[in-house]
Amino acid sequence: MEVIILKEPQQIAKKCADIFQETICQKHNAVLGLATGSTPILLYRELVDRYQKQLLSFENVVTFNLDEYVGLAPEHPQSYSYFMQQHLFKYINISSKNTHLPNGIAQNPIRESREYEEKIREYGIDLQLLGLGSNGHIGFNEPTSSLGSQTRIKTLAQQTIEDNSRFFSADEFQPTLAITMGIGTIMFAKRVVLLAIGEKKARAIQQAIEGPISAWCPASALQMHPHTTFIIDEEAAQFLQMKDYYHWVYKQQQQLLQKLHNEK
Ligand SMILES: N[C@@H]1[C@@H](O)[C@H](O)[C@@H](COP(=O)(O)O)O[C@@H]1O
Repeated sequence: MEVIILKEPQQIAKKCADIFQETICQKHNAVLGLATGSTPILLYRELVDRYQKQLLSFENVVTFNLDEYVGLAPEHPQSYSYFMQQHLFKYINISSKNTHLPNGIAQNPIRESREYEEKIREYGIDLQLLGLGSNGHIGFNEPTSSLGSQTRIKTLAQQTIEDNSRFFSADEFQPTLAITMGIGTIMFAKRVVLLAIGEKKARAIQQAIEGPISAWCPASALQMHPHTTFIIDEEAAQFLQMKDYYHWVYKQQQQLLQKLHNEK
């Protein structure tokens, strides 16, 4: 498990974009797992920028999003499908047939969840992006979610409904159910990158990285993942007991990479 603590959200976006670029350039048909929420917005801007500078092409890229609200159609402004269009897809050369999100208005959401899971297992995700709920959730896997869970319908925790209420106006319907990849689905990805910014995430970050592996903090399951990178800011890192060590390890790695680069 790698923990990278950076000062500015912009640095976090760039560091994460480097990992995306590496994945996309290394594999012809890279499969990306994408996330929503406010945290990845700067990353998406950075990816669009790199696409416009012709450093990146999404022509052969396939994407799967983590989750979608039950009851919201793709064209609903609060749906995650709409979010992805507005923040990424409409600016890059990705084919709509290659972008996948659960259908929030599927007639049979149970079947929809099962088929979504099957498709993910068939493709295999090369790089999964995650944000973090203030209660430690990933996707919409709320505390007490099974650590082996697959894509299914979840009821949102009160904390999550409150946290996300800022995106909805007072008289607007705010869903309390979502279709989300499970924790087991996320763990199936070859590589995972989790981003967290701000003090609101500090407790959850400490639990996820240094706490016991527990369904009380779904993100703590990542301690079992063979290739996970946390990229977080100083505020989110404030309760980490091993913070100085993580800084030191990262510095050593950077120096080693620089040395290898110079020797090329
Ligand atoms: N389902 C999403 C999560 O995938 C996301 O990580 C979380 C945090 O959002 P934000 O980045 O806005 O704090 O919000 C939602 O609950």
